[in-house]
Amino acid sequence: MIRFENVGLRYGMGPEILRDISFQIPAGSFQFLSGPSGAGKTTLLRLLFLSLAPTRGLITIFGKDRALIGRRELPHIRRKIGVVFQDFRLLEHMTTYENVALPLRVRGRDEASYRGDVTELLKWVGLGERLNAHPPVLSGGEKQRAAIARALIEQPDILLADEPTGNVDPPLARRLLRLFIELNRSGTAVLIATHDLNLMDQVDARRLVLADGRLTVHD
Ligand SMILES: Nc1ncnc2c1ncn2[C@@H]1O[C@H](COP(=O)(O)OP(=O)(O)OP(=O)(O)O)[C@@H](O)[C@H]1O
Repeated sequence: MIRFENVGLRYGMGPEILRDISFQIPAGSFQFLSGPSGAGKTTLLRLLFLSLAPTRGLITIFGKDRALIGRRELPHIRRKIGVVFQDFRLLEHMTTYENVALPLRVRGRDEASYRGDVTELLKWVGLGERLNAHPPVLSGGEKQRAAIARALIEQPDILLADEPTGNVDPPLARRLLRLFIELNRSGTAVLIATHDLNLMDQVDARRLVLADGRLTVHD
């Protein structure tokens, strides 16, 4: 679904952060992305989510050359890619329910048409009792799960998660991993950026490892 061929990226006139990156996200795959802090994991996720353009190389996304995707088409393609950001990006003045429903509301959907889906998804991530809470009173793990629910509400083909277990204890990390596995079994491709070796050891999945700007693939 997404393919990188010899992709390079530099910020402004700075050094090349990513060099000759080639890999794919096949439909229905489950992969980890790891590498030391500062290696460029978040930058790679931003390329995948089309919030950055490569400075060289080719990115093909759902069969289209990324360089030929116009501004008007971007939101349509992004909708197929759910992202859980490291800092969650929840809106504090909205409840958990409203945060998760926001992408649908923005598209002009009528609340009656999605209320049941949002509630069900929040129950699935274990936040059935926290629908009306605002982010400032949620724990780190609850915010993480709200962010996961928001990333999934439009049923994306791919879920990208940046350090989803970075701020949670080991039992919750295992629970989140189970959610990702369940999601993957239902057909969604999952890519998790993480430092957490313990987490990676729990799943027999391909590992993409970034170091010194280059990516190696370990099957
Ligand atoms: N907007 C930016 N402008 C300039 N340099 C940037 C920008 N964003 C990131 N960088 C640099 O790019 C490099 C890779 O950063 P990135 O955040 O992608 O790494 P990371 O592997 O996700 O790190 P961590 O695991 O600590 O989150 C770092 O040297 C960082 O300073």
